[in-house]
Amino acid sequence: MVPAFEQIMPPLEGETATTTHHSNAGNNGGIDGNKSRVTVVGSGSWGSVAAKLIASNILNITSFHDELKMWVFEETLQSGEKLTDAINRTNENVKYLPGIKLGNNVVADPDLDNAVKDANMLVFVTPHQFIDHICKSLVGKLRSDVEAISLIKGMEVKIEGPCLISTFISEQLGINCSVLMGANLANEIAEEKFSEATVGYRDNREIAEQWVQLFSTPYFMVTPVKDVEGVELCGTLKNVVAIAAGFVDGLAMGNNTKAAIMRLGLREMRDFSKLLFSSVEDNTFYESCGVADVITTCFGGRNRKVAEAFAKNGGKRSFDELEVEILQGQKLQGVSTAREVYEVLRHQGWLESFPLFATVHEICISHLPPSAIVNYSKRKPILPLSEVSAH
Ligand SMILES: NC(=O)C1=CN([C@@H]2O[C@H](COP(=O)(O)OP(=O)(O)OC[C@H]3O[C@@H](n4cnc5c(N)ncnc54)[C@H](O)[C@@H]3O)[C@@H](O)[C@H]2O)C=CC1
Ligand SMILES: O=C(CO)COP(=O)(O)O
Repeated sequence: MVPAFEQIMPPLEGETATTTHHSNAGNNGGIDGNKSRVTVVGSGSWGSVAAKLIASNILNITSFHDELKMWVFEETLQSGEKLTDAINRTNENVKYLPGIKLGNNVVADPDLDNAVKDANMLVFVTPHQFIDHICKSLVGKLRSDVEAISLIKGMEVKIEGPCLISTFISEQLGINCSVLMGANLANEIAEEKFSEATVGYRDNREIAEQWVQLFSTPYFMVTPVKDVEGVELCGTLKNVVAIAAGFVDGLAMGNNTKAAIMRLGLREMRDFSKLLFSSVEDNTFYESCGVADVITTCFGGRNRKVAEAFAKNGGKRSFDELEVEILQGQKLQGVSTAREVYEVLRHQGWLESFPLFATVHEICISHLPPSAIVNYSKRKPILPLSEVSAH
């Protein structure tokens, strides 16, 4: 096992966060044939911030082309203008991240094939429910030397069992895929408030360091960790814990209860991850992707906010309805992840060992009232991991 201090690489010097934007994007295509090109697939709030971070860095890395392409799921704004046109005209994502300049070297493109065709560094950052369709339409369209990273928090459940989004991308497209997860509320990083993140990688440290270099700024400190499954499962599962925290807030149960729910949730995150992948490291849960993301999402995230409204309404208004009303086009991941986790638990016979995860799903589908979030008397207490057998 690699000791924690050896896994941590300090933020790289010289990669400055900049709000000074060059205007030469795309002008040097002829002499830049061998330069790396980055495309961000997705343009929600986090996708737009990811584009801003990378766009500021590639201007200062000579091996990268200045231009960053960002694929936009096209929509027409209330004004009648296309979102892509509005982004390219104002240099802001006026719908998902208004008021934040992305960098003049960011070019929004609604044509997925065109956006990815020259890229050798691909950043996937869409809500997880759309990745299946996106991957299918990208088959055979990518360069042969593409490296990918997924910022997507969620999972796919296939007949064969659970599938991490990075694995799904790798399998569908035949490419290597790292992950970046962390305590990363997009709106705070957009305002350049200091945050940390974790890059999870499988074998190739050099690639991990390249991703660290592309994302790191003085206000965004990125640490590589050789535990891709652990890092990704942290980012995925904490959204279920955030739903639970939202129920607690909606019922005004107080801070001690919320702390208890967060602790139970973190423990179930660890036990579930280690049952699925024995390689998952305990230390990963102490990185930004683990405990820090649980904390920030349980206090400031969208999953918490919508779950709070659900509980306040006594479960009488559906999550779908509240999502549309509260998030205005942004997407929740926790409710569908709770369902996906539940399917795995039921299939594996692990339901009794994960009372928090199971209860969250049963509340979301109105089998239980929100107050059940603290009522585990009908379930067995959590078994120590050693007593839960992998099937
Ligand atoms: N927003 C945040 O603070 C953070 C989000 N994430 C993760 O990043 C991922 C992306 O989320 P956000 O950028 O927040 O998105 P968002 O929730 O802000 O926006 C929704 C996005 O989905 C797109 N969309 C809608 N219908 C679509 C379709 N049929 N096909 C493809 N795209 C469609 C919209 O155009 C928009 O870009 C999620 O997995 C989320 O968990 C991770 C860290 C922080
Ligand atoms: O993942 C996030 C912060 O790290 C964002 O969480 P929400 O989707 O709940 O806002």
